[in-house]
Amino acid sequence: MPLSHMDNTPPKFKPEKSPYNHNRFKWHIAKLTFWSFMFLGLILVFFIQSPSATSSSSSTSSDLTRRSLKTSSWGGPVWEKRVKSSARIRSRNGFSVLVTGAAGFVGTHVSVALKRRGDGVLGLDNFNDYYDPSLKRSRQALLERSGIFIVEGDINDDALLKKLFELIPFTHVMHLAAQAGVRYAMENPSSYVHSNIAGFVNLLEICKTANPQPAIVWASSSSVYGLNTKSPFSEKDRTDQPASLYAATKKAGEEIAHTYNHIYGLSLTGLRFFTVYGPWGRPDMAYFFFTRDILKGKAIPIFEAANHGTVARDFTYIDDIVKGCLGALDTAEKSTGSGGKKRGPAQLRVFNLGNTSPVPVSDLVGILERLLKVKARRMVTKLPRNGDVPFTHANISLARREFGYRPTTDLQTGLKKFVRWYVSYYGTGKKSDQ
Ligand SMILES: O=C(O)[C@H]1O[C@H](OP(=O)(O)OP(=O)(O)OC[C@H]2O[C@@H](n3ccc(=O)[nH]c3=O)[C@H](O)[C@@H]2O)[C@H](O)[C@@H](O)[C@@H]1O
Repeated sequence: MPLSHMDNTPPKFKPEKSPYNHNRFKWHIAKLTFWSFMFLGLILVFFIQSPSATSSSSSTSSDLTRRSLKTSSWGGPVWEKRVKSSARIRSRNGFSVLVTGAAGFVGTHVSVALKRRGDGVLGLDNFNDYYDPSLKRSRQALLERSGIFIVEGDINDDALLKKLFELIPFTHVMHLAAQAGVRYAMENPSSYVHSNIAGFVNLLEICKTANPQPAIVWASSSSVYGLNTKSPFSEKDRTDQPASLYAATKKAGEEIAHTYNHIYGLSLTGLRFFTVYGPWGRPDMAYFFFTRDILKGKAIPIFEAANHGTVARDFTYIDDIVKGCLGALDTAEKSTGSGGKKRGPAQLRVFNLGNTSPVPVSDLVGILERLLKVKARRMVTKLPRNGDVPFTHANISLARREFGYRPTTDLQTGLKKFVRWYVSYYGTGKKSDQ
């Protein structure tokens, strides 16, 4: 119809009944159905391909829901290749070691030392933000350069742990993942229960059913001595008076270790570390943030005990701790169980790894002042009642006898190495560094 002959009244709606229109309607329905199926199919494919869904065939639906909330991703052929390559043993009689907390301070150093001597090393770390995660990422980059892959995940993720043990028959687990720090336990108590108790139990549950069962060496803490006043601290001394929740969770770990050793034949060695310090250290520790704050000209709180008593620590240098960890791994006997059942008695040990010479915190500050060539703004404060103990002092004769542990680095020498690293990593904060 030509445009000029149209009137302005709106056309009345008439149902269209022609066969042509009927076919068009059917065609639309078919198209709609087709695209709906395509859309649903895509969602299904995406779900099946997602790492959390492929990671374990035995996962329960609640596992899937829980893990799908996680941000870390794992699984797939490329990931598996990296896992296997990192864990490959390169020396005769070498170990294959799962290092939990590999992006942590001690974890990084131990991983490098193991790899260097030809052991297969696979890291596991959840990269949490208890302290600056960028430092953990830098440590990760360091490990990558040595051929060590860190799987990103939590020790509470049982499906992930199962998968790792399916891929690699680990001979050893070096368990260093933990919520560290004595004072932070008052701020965030549940994080200590989550990592140091629930996470440890989850790891042991997986280890007990693994075939072969690995031998486990793990980080306990000097803080388990708590209010003990007998000095130096010996492994035989009482450890039933923890002064912080942190210490209580580490002590709980020692009791849990006893149970898994007793019921399942897992070989377990706990190492009581004494205030470990050194390059790539933890920014929440006093020697580390004192260095930062002295350089910034910020006042530093130096704790003193009752009646102006000295607060002292048996500061232990990281290289000595690494030697202790390797000694413990090398003398760890095999676990005796299989298929989740104990087949005979297994080794259960606890060792102090300290330096055997406590240093007052005020002396630590003096050393830092000399190394940094900056006078500290000291602010002497009463020891807060939040878990700190006045002193620690290790008796290390047991570790010396068992695996020749002999610390060789005094605080002055160790702090010199730490300060050199600190300045190269962060600069001094002076204008010339910026
Ligand atoms: O040996 C251990 O088992 C523990 O060692 C350290 O705990 P801590 O010895 O308290 O280490 P720092 O927090 O670095 O404190 C070192 C010393 O400095 C003192 N301090 C700390 C903080 C502060 O502001 N001022 C201060 O004088 C503390 O009282 C302590 O005597 C670690 O943080 C724990 O994770 C570890 O388990």
